[in-house]
Order: sequence, then structure tokens, then C-alpha cells
Amino acid sequence: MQNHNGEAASQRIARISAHLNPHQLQMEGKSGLERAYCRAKGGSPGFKVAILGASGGIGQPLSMLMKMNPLVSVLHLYDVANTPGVTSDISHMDTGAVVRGFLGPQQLENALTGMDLVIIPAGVPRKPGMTRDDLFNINAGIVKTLCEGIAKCCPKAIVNIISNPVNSTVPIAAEVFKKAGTYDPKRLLGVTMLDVVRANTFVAEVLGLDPREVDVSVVGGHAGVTILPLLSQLKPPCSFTSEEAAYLTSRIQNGGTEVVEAKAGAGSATLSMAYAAVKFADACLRGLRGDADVIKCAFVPSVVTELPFFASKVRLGRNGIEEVYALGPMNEFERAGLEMAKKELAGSIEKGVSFATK
Ligand SMILES: NC(=O)C1=CN([C@@H]2O[C@H](COP(=O)(O)OP(=O)(O)OC[C@H]3O[C@@H](n4cnc5c(N)ncnc54)[C@H](O)[C@@H]3O)[C@@H](O)[C@H]2O)C=CC1
Ligand SMILES: O=C([O-])CC(=O)C(=O)O
Repeated sequence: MQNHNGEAASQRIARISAHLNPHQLQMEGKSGLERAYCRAKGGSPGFKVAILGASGGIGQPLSMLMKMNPLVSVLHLYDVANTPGVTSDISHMDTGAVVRGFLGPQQLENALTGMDLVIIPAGVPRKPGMTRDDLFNINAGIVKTLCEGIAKCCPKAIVNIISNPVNSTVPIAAEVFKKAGTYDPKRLLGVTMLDVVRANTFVAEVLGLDPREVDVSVVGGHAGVTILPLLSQLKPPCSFTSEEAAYLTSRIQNGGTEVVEAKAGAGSATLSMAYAAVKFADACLRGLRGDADVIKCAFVPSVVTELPFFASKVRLGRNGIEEVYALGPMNEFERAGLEMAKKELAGSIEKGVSFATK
């Protein structure tokens, strides 16, 4: 009996059994992959997304949530450990995206080829007492290698960098792409969405509002004092006492540390980060699709200050970043915060650039 694609029963069984063993499929190379992608024909057309570091604390819930995203037609899960299990598990979800797993450096190129969006949560997380910069020695090399793969296999992809320290890993990525001759500043974004998610939550708590009604712009970078919430620009407009502004700014700046301490050695934010990463990735995909007015904060190549990278609101479109918005009016407290943020950011950016160019 033939199915609606005109496929005979024997072909159907062969296709399904091949799909059940991702490794076998991988070994079979292109024809196996092509067969798996046939399944996408039944689903909606969409974008191809790779997650690098897909088996980790962020990677797993992020993979799950991206499998639920109707804009995704193909989802590649890459890690140096445990991707067969994560892929098998997630592939049973009855959503449209076809999921494929890739394990270890020899499969990185297949994981990346043809991707529209690459999300990178690969790398080690903090333990109590550490700063994000303490992760530099391990994560800088990981991000560099993964970006070399991107430059080679999907140079036009939008890249979302989650791996810390974001203030240095984004400049590293830029240098890798420059060296490879593929750099497009519109396509490189450091993910600072969790700072916005936290800011919305904490501000809503103070104001007694639903967090979904609150929109805080968070600029600067993604570590300590470089995280600068612009509470004076809050939507809906509200005023805070100086005590409230100081409390909220400090809580937003230390949100990551709050989670690291509560997890007491078992890592840093993973679930709220996966939520924030999907919110951001979805915005990038909506931009690629051509939706109007997709605006989010991100740490990007920038000319809004004298620094080469800075987080501010950006408009996302078919080419990635279509517009980087200026910081807008700030009060005295925020202007002082901006000076502190820029001072620390300059060193973190320089550290990333010199690592990648040495
Ligand atoms: N941008 C942000 O707002 C946030 C960033 N982070 C950062 O995200 C990163 C990941 O955090 P978690 O998922 O909690 O860590 P985790 O340790 O649970 O997972 C990391 C994953 O990366 C994989 N990995 C290591 N080296 C790799 C390589 N060369 N290629 C591919 N995969 C590799 C590991 O096998 C592991 O599965 C950390 O650097 C953390 O600091 C965490 C929270 C928020
Ligand atoms: O604090 C950390 O190490 C992880 C992170 O970036 C965050 O939760 O904002």
C-alpha cells in the first residue's frame, strides 16, 4: 500500500528504521540525511537551526523548546557528549521540525552545513565564587573552534552566542569571522535576553504588574556592572524612588549570581536561560521571515558608544540586525552606570580580541 507521498510500505519501513538510529543515519551520509529531511515535507516550511552544546543544562531545554517552534523545519543538535540520547528523546515530540543529532568534532561540519541560525550554549558554567570572566580560559577556545566551523560551513547563518563571558566571546567570534573573510556584523549577536527577562520580572514584582506588560531596556553587556537596565525608559512609564532604582539595578545585575549561589555548585541559570534563548531565537527567525518591528536587546557590533560592541535595542530583519538603536535619554544614576559599564566592557572586549588574534 502506498502512503500519500506515493511511498511503498517497504520504503516506508526502511525510512523509519533508518531514522530510529541517528548514528546509522549519520554514517550513511547525505542520502540518509536527505531521507530524514523528507519528513519535513509533511510539516510547514521553515528555518534550519543548529544548537551547539545541545546536551547541556541550557542545551536540553533549549532543544526541546526549539522543537516546539513552528518556524523551525530542521533542528540539528551538536555536542561533544550525549547527543544520541537527547536527539532520540526530542525526536519523539510530535511537532514539525526534523531533529538530527551530531556527536563530536568530526560531525561538526555536517551539523552546520545549510543552517540559517546557529545558537551556541557550549561551554562551562560558573560555580559559586566565580565571575563569568573566570570561564574565559575554557570557553574562549570552545567558541573559537565552533565559529571556525560556522565560517567554513554556514557563513551566512545568524549566530546567537550564549557561552560566557559573552562580553569577550562575541568579540572572539567577530575576529574568527574576520580572519575567515566571512564577517558580517549584522549576523552576530550576543544573547543578553535573560537580563531583560529578569528585569521585566523584578520590575513587575515591585510595581505589582504582570511581567508580560513590562518592557525594560537593558544595555551595556552581560556581566556585573556592564548590565545596565534603563529604568527611566520603562514601558509603561513609571517612576522609581532612588532606593527602588538602586535595589532593582543591583538585583538585575546580580541575577546570574543569585541563581549560581542557589544552585550551590550545580551550575548556573539553565531553564530561564533556555526560555530567554528561545524568545530571542524566535525573534531572529521572525526577522528572517520578514516580520516588521521585531526589536530586542542584544550585545552586538555597535557604534552607539565608542566601544566596538555594546548591548542595546536592535531591529531584526531579513539580513539579521537591520538597525542598532541609540541608548536614548538617561538619568544621572544611569549615566554614572554607563561610565562604569564602558570601563569594564572595554577590557573584556580587548581580552577577546587579543585571544582571537594572537
Ligand atoms: N548568555 C547568558 O545569558 C547565559 C549564559 N550562560 C552560559 O552558557 C554556557 C553553558 O551553560 P550550561 O548549559 O549551564 O552548561 P553545561 O555544562 O550544563 O552544558 C554545556 C554543554 O556544552 C558542551 N560542550 C563543551 N565543550 C563543547 C564543544 N567544544 N563543542 C560543543 N559542545 C561542547 C558540554 O558537553 C555540555 O553539554 C556557560 O558558559 C554559561 O556561563 C548561562 C546562562 C545565561
Ligand atoms: O551567571 C552566570 O554565570 C550565567 C549567566 O550568564 C546568567 O545567569 O546571567
